[in-house]
Formats: sequence, structure tokens, C-alpha cells
Amino acid sequence: MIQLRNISKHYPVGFGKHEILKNVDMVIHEGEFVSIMGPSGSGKSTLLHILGLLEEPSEGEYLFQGELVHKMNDKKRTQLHRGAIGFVFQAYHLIDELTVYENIETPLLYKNMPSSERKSRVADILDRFNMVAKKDLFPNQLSGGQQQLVGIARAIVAEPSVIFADEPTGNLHSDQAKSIMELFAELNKKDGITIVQVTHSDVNAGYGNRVVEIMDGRIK
Ligand SMILES: Nc1ncnc2c1ncn2[C@@H]1O[C@H](COP(=O)(O)OP(=O)(O)OP(=O)(O)O)[C@@H](O)[C@H]1O
Repeated sequence: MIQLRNISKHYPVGFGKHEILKNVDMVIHEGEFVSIMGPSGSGKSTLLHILGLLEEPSEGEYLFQGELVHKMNDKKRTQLHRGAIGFVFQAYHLIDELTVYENIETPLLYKNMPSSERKSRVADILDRFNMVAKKDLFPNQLSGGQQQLVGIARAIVAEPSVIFADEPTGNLHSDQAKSIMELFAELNKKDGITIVQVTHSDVNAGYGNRVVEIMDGRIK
């Protein structure tokens, strides 16, 4: 499903460069639940951002479903970004001024989906996540775990084939973290969504089926 070939990422520093990722090769198959682990500063988030099309690599090739991402035109890339990929952030990144309902609906507005279909999709997800009673609340009226549920609902509402999650339970208590990880496991097993998470936690990695270790910008 995903293939990275010889990906590097660096930033200019003075006359030299600061290398963040070095010659990363990686394959992710459809249906996998992969955990990227490694010390702080080793390049995990940078790798995930490249996978999620939030950053571009300095060198190398990224193939998504057999197609070179950097050769796609802007329209195709945007479609991929809005349709096939969902991204979940550690700090939720919800829009404070929008209600729970509106936050979840946002990705569908970008897809020009008819309003009746939007309503039914959002209603289904609110129901599945037991959040119907919270739909008119704003993010700051929710607990961290509930905010992350909204973050995940927003990531899956457009029915992506893959979710990238950057330390999705990093700000949560252990019981909240457990329910979020159980949800990811269910999305992977029942819905068949491929999941790639960055985590520092062995417990969280235990929900997945493969660990990729990164150290100083290289895959071990
Ligand atoms: N825009 C940037 N410009 C310069 N350096 C950057 C930039 N973004 C990240 N870095 C550097 O890249 C390195 C790797 O960062 P990254 O966030 O990918 O690490 P990480 O493994 O996710 O760390 P953590 O576990 O602490 O979140 C760090 O040294 C960071 O300072």
C-alpha cells in the first residue's frame, strides 16, 4: 500500500545541513497496524508527517498504492490527502470555534458531499462513538479522551484507507488511553483501516502487529 524508497529529510543549518531522516526504506501493507518507536528526536514525527503528506521529503520516493506521490498533480494529491488519509494528532488539533458535530463534518465539506449524506455520516459516527449527547458542545467542554475521540471521528468520517496517528494517547490518562487504543484496534480489525502510530508506549505498541524502530533518523 505504501512504499518509501531512500527517503531523507534535512534542514539547512549555517553552511551545512541538519539531517533528520537518512535513507529510510519502508513498506506498509494494507491492513497492517504499525507502531513507529524510538527515542525523542529520532525523527518519528517527521517520518509520520511525510507519510501523511503533511511534509515533503528532501530526497527519495514515496509510493501510495503504487503511485509516486511527488509526481501527482496538486488535484490528485489533495484528493489523496482528503480522501484516503486520516491524521490524528497528540494535541487533537480540533477547531475551538466549532462544535463537536461541525468538527467531524469539516472534512466532508471539503469533499463537496451533499448535505443529506454528510448529516447521515456524522450521525452514524456520533452514534458509534457514543457522542450524540455531546454533539453541540465545543472542544473546551470535553475531556481529553473525548476530544481525542472527536479527533479520530474527524479522521475516519471520509472513510480513509489509512490513519496516521502521532502519539494519539500522549496527553491522556491510562484508562482514556486504553479506550482510544481499543478503538484503533477495532478500526483496524473490523473496518480494515491500515494504522500507523508513533508511540513511546510498549502497551500501545502491543495493540499493533509490527514495530518499526527508528534511531538517529535511520530505521533499525
Ligand atoms: N522544521 C524543522 N526545522 C529544523 N529542525 C527540525 C524541524 N522539525 C523537526 N526538526 C528536528 O528534527 C529532529 C526530529 O524531530 P521529530 O519531531 O521528528 O522527532 P521525534 O522522534 O518525533 O521526537 P519526539 O519523540 O520528541 O516527539 C529534532 O531534532 C527536531 O528538532
